[in-house]
Amino acid sequence: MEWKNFDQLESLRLFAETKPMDLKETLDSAAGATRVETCHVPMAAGLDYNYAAKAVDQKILLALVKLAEEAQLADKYRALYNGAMMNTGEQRLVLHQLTRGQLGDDVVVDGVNKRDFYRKEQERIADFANQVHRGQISNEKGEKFTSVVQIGIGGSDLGPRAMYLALEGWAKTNQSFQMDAHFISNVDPDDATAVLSGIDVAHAIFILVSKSGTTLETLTNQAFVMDALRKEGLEPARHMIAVTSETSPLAHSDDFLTAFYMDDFIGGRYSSTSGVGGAVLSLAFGPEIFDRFLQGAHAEDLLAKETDPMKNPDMLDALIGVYERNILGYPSTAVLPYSQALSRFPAHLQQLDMESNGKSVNRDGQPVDYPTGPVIFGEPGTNGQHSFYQLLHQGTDIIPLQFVGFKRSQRANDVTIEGSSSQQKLDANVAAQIVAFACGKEDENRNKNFKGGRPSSIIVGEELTPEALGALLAHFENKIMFQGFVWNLNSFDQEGVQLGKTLARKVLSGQTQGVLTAYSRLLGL
Ligand SMILES: O=P(O)(O)OC[C@H]1O[C@H](O)[C@H](O)[C@@H](O)[C@@H]1O
Repeated sequence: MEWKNFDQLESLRLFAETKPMDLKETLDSAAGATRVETCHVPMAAGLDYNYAAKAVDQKILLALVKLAEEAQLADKYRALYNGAMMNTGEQRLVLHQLTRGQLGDDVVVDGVNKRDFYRKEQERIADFANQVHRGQISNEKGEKFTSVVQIGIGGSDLGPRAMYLALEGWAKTNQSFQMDAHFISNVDPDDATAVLSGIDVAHAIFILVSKSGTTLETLTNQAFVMDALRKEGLEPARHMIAVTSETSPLAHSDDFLTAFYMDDFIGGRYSSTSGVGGAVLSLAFGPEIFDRFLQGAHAEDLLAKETDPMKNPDMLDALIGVYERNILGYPSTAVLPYSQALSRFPAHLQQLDMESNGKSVNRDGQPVDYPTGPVIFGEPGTNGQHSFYQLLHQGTDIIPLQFVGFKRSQRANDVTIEGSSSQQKLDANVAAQIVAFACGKEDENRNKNFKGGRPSSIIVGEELTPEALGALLAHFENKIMFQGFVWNLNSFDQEGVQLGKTLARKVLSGQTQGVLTAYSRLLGL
């Protein structure tokens, strides 16, 4: 396998020979409707990736296929799931796909089969969740726990929180809902206070989630919650479990009822399908629902093995993103789910993408001289339409858009007003936006003129089920991985978050000087 910097790839010259596709002209022509029917790739769990409104024609796609071949994307994915050392910065394997299924060879580390290890932890969590639901594990008074609170930050919060919100309505409608989940992440005392004051603490079970077991915010919130429990006359160790890596300081501690384990081969932002997401989702919805979510993710991982990018939705999405970032020079990407259940999905993707590919050195630590990961932001539609879409439609930057939409809502409750249901209104807006962005509208009044030519793709599904959510999550994880391969990055470390942490520790221990002292004073420290 060869690791070349992006600017060393010979197939890049193919793009010099292609001229950009005129998106507005193409979609406005007779070919437009045909593109919508033909420019799509099936994903897992009934989802479908449609790229009709991307500015890519046959020639550009052919160049992207060559780029994928030269960058050996399929080979690199195979190497990753077969246990190659892909996290070069930290010298670690990258095994999050193994938390949801076996994709290739057995991966054995220090005599432990890693798939067996992840599955065993999932089974332990399932067993624990079932016992909580049956009341066999209860509070000091022998009463059932009725809510669960996850304490964690970053990857130990965003993914699990986004997944919980994504399935809460579905579970309530499908008689799978077991208990409410809440999340404490920020070290701001108002976060923990607000959550604790909104729940019945005596019947709450807390999950302390920290892969490293050293994160300041999480340990502070642990102490905050333990204090609150004691003040209620409750024994913290009867109310708290941990999810952490076996080597962390939290492992094998008496502070917890029990602990579930992951390891260093699961990156925090890739950990939703490990115990990090598994504990809270199994408690909230039951282990069977979590298992269905894993099956959806695994099915998408299998599709990502396809070597032809035109049949591989994750790879194709990645390649079109590279084309937009590096050839067309677009700096950011908006993620726009038309689904209230996906309200925190853009926030999760922000960490997933920006922490993975926001790098300026390659996987060997050498500086790179080309743009890498874009800025990611987003909000669910239609809310975003009444907020930042102005800039998306008429601003000076072109921002590629990633829509997600479903034909059916999750909660079987809708009302027809003026001839259409709310779900129909929601979906009508997605269709309208895609065309408005791509085709625009001429107006003599320049203030009302829409230039068009603003590219988007859409992932469409029947309904946001556990399987569909798993597939959606894995799609983006795999897309980001493939982009990291193209840019020759290590997408699995995050050294960029360290400096701020070190300086904050200095401030708290009074070891500041110069401008850091000045800013500390400004904040009243
Ligand atoms: O799970 P933990 O070890 O507590 O880490 C929580 C988070 O904090 C770190 O600073 C990283 O930026 C994240 O990638 C990580 O997910």
